[in-house]
Amino acid sequence: MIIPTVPTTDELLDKGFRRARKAASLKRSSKIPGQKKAKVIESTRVQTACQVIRDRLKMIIQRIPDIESLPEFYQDYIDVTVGVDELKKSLGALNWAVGILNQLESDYMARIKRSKPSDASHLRREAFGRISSVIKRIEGDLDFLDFAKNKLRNMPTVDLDAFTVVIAGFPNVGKSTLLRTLTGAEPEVADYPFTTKGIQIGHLERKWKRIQVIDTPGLLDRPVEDMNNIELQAMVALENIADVIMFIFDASETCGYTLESQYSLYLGIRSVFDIPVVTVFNKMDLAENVKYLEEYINMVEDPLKVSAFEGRGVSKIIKKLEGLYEKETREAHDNV
Ligand SMILES: Nc1nc2c(ncn2[C@@H]2O[C@H](COP(=O)(O)OP(=O)(O)OP(=O)(O)O)[C@@H](O)[C@H]2O)c(=O)[nH]1
Repeated sequence: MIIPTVPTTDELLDKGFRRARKAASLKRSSKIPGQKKAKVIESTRVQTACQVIRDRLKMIIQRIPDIESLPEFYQDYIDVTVGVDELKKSLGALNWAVGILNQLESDYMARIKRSKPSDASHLRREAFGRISSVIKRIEGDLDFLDFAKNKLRNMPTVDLDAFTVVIAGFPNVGKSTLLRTLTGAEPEVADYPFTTKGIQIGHLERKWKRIQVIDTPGLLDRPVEDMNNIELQAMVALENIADVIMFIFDASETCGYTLESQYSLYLGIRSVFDIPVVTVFNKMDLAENVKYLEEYINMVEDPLKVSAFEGRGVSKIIKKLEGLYEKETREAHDNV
């Protein structure tokens, strides 16, 4: 999501007051009779300052999309990353300021019009003081929107209609190697909450089929019971877009995790996600002498043995994913 540049309160006031002074100096050189001139100059300054500041705030409000109309994945993403309620509250505060600036403008324009010419400049100063205090009241909200802008700048562009595979497994089991081998290209990297390296997105194109593969280093790579609520929420956002989970075991245990702990993570992931799980035993090229490997392989449904490194067994994964894609497409058509 693109949030436009958010000015600080000082920048906003500076811009408004400076433009107001320029607009007024045009009036100064005009042929308005002397007595009236002071009033015209001061009311122009009030009007221009209010308009410039208000327009800037309105532009920010209008450019931020209506959060409720965004797909669920993005709503969840925004909620986990910056907080939907906080975002709405800040936008509400900007709206409030726009309303007050409207009132101040008409109020002070009317007062200057009725005033003696010698009082006009005093009234204008009073108006500027009130404009400043309104803007200072929304300082925290402008700061928050600036923070949100930076946080949401590299929001992942996920294809919400594509058949989507989300990869899970402990660190170093070969998830990103497999993603690259499957999709044959460098994945796109985007920010994602709780992932220091961001998520990686690749696409597998096969005739009419477009399969999106997402790796989430740092999220689906540790026991679910260790996650706090907000991390679970980040995971749920992924579940919204996932059609299949691909769980990767490191058969060689060279990742530093035993098969026993990998199996327990596998069970945890299975219990959280209510979608098909494709189970892959990777690094088979290094796994000749690993104890109990066959036992673990036999404990999962339809295990696929591969070596992402050598590209061995990868075609079996593609076939399996295509099969699930076709099944899902058939079921979707049956439901029409
Ligand atoms: N021998 C062998 N090495 C592999 C295989 N797959 C991955 N590796 C190596 O294992 C190491 C970890 O691989 P990655 O693909 O970075 O693992 P990852 O699961 O994405 O790791 P994180 O990004 O930390 O979650 C790298 O040095 C890879 O070259 C394989 O099938 N065989």
